[in-house]
Amino acid sequence: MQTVLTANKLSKHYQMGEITVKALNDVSFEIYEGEFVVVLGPSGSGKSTMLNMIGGMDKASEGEIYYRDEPLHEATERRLTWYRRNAIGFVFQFYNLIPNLNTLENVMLSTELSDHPLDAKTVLAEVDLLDRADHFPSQLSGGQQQRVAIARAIAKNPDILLCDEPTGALDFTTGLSVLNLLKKFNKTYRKTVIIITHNAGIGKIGDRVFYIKDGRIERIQENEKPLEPEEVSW
Ligand SMILES: Nc1ncnc2c1ncn2[C@@H]1O[C@H](COP(=O)(O)OP(=O)(O)OP(=O)(O)O)[C@@H](O)[C@H]1O
Repeated sequence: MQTVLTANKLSKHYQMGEITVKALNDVSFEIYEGEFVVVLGPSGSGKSTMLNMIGGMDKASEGEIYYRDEPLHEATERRLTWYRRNAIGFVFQFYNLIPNLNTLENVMLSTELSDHPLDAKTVLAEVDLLDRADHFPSQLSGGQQQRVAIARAIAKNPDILLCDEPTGALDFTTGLSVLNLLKKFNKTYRKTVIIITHNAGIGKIGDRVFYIKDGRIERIQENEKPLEPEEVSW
């Protein structure tokens, strides 16, 4: 299996006066092509810090992180911009759609940034929102807005879909439909999906679960038979 991300003794420290906060502390892992990984941890455990490292939004204090063979810890800002635009599709808890652009335009905005995008309308059809192409975000439900956000992330045709609490603002049933979509993307395109969450129920659908606590990976659990979203509850 090809490795898409490798972290070696990755640390992020914040100096708060006399105190050093070790937000991420000597974390090592590999994430593979086509894998569905859930990073699970309580509030303050270091999830956002890890997301920022994986997403190329912040640099480590110590250690190494590679995207394939490329050392992100040594990358120039220009190269990190390329990485964020092309390699990673981001899905956040609060959809971050542009309010004065319609559904199709929101998706096309991201395809215009990427070197090798998918067709925006094809992707909208896949998230079952082609009939809402000319609706503005305010005319869509929360679940529909999250599906647009997922379409926007997928349309860039990234290697990795990085999702921060993607169901956090949604009711249970709508959350399930979003997880189904992420599973579908993972299976159809064989792309890596990483979900960062405090929701233990979501762990059951991952190929592997990274349990993080106090800035460390406490354990990694392999699910021999990952469940379908319909089979889990929270
Ligand atoms: N910019 C910062 N300056 C100082 N300390 C920080 C900073 N960012 C995060 N921390 C600290 O690092 C630790 C990990 O924070 P992080 O935001 O990564 O946790 P989290 O698991 O994402 O939490 P939550 O689920 O509540 O968002 C916490 O103790 C936090 O207070």
